[in-house]
Amino acid sequence: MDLSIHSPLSRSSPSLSPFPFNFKNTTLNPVFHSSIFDSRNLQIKLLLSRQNHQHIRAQVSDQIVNDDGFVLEDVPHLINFLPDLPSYPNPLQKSQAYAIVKKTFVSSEDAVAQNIVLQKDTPRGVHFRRAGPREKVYFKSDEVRACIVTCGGLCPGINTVIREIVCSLNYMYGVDNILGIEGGYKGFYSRNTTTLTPKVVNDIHKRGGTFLCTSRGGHDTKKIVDNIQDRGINQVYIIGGDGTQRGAALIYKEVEKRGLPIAVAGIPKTIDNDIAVIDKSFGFDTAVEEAQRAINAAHVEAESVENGVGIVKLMGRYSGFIAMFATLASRDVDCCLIPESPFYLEGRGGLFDFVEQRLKENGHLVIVVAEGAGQEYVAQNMPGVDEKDASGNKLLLDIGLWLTQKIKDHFSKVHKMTINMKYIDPTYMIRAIPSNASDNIYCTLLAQSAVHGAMAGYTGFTVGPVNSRHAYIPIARVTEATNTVKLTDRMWARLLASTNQPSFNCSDVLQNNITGAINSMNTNSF
Ligand SMILES: Nc1ncnc2c1ncn2[C@@H]1O[C@H](COP(=O)(O)OP(=O)(O)O)[C@@H](O)[C@H]1O
Ligand SMILES: O=P(O)(O)OC[C@H]1O[C@](O)(COP(=O)(O)O)[C@@H](O)[C@@H]1O
Ligand SMILES: [Mg+2]
Repeated sequence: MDLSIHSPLSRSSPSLSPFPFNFKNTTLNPVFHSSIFDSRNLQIKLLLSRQNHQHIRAQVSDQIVNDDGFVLEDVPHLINFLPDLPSYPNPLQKSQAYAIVKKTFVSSEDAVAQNIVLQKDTPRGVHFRRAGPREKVYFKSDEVRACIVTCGGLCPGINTVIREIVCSLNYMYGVDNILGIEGGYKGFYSRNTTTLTPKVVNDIHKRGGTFLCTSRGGHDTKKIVDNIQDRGINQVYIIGGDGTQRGAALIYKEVEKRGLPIAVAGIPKTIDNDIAVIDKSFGFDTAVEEAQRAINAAHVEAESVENGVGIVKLMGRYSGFIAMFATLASRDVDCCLIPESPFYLEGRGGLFDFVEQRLKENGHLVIVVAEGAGQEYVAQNMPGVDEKDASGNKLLLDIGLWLTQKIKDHFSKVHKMTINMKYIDPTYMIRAIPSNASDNIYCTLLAQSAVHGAMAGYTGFTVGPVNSRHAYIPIARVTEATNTVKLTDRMWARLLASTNQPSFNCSDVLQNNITGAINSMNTNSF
């Protein structure tokens, strides 16, 4: 029996008795103690805590009670609010493609662990429902009217996701009624739609951008759901970043409030890799690869002249993942600056010191800077500039230009030295390209998982890999936090070890201040 029915709503139905069920060969005998029902997203948290080696008690709680806690953070299902919705055998049962697969359907008991590094006695922790085809579907193929929309900034692979949603719906589930909503959320009510068939989308994965066009701003939940209803749409596939997923959660809530049999599926998209919970966002690898070309160019330019400094600005509003991974991949980068790691210019351990030292040692250096780094410095030079885009995202000031000027000024004034500065800003070039092979495969899996989830009646979910296994994740889990580079994690340490750049940490600042104070004391004492 499918775990989707284990919601506080469905538990009131006598026909739905979810337990006991088998979980990895262990018989579970859960008892519900209390429930926490997140009204924002119908998120159900089942805490199953093992009482002894055989018997497991289940609690609905957001607190882990004992050392063996197993938490399933479930996604909503249409029958949570439409308990009489009929189900049908999954047409994949007859699919030639799946004919020899050992286990065509994902078991309702399969869960994906959020934390896979555990100690012997630590709780088993949060799990998500494993993505994939289910034995039963809640839509008849010829009754499906699906739509796809893409919102927010571009990202390599969007077209692959669109293509694969269309092809999966059509080839696996026999759906041939699929609409493309043009121009993002506002397209629902202000633009035309386009009919999507496997033939129409056949070649689009070879192109960058989005076949459906995109936009920022213009999210109007009521108008969007009115439009969905008017068009008779019953599956909505929403491709976009954190802002888009917030919008998707509101659409799902409105659909639920109106009691409509409409599945809302989110596919997370962002070049910045700033979406929480999932391993990595699609297009990220492609962007990092493309960034190598800019870094190579900066390196070649810088090493070919006297006192050459190459600066490359890469995307990354609040998260420096692109800069960090591009630096680690390149090995030509001397210093990587990201929003998460504040830096300073002057004094011991500062950037100027480091530039001077590398120029002495090598005659050139390359700096990679994420666009969101050092914004507070640039803002000091441009007071009052506080612009936002149509979605409400802060518009960033140009840290790259600011940095080039500061370095040139410093070396000309303090060292009477001319810096040969080469500034490269490949911002849009790294995201306006088609996805590479591995991102293409990743996008294909995301699209297929989303289609299986929607057909199985799940709704208000986001799909994505968690520890390499695709899972259905409650939307709130991916929007409540931003994925950022953790300076205390090993990856940042690996970068520091590879570039040997200053860590700009507090002890450096402290040391810097102490040295300054001692110097001034010494000066004063003489
Ligand atoms: N909190 C929110 N609630 C509803 N819609 C939102 C919210 N934040 C952003 N959106 C909508 O989502 C779309 C994309 O958001 P944006 O922040 O530009 O990109 P991304 O989804 O890539 O983060 C826009 O149409 C915007 O209006
Ligand atoms: O200029 P645009 O198209 O608004 O996008 C710029 C922003 O989009 C991004 O590429 C990605 O942001 P989103 O994921 O919110 O779309 C940021 O790195 C960048 O700051
Ligand atoms: Mg965003």
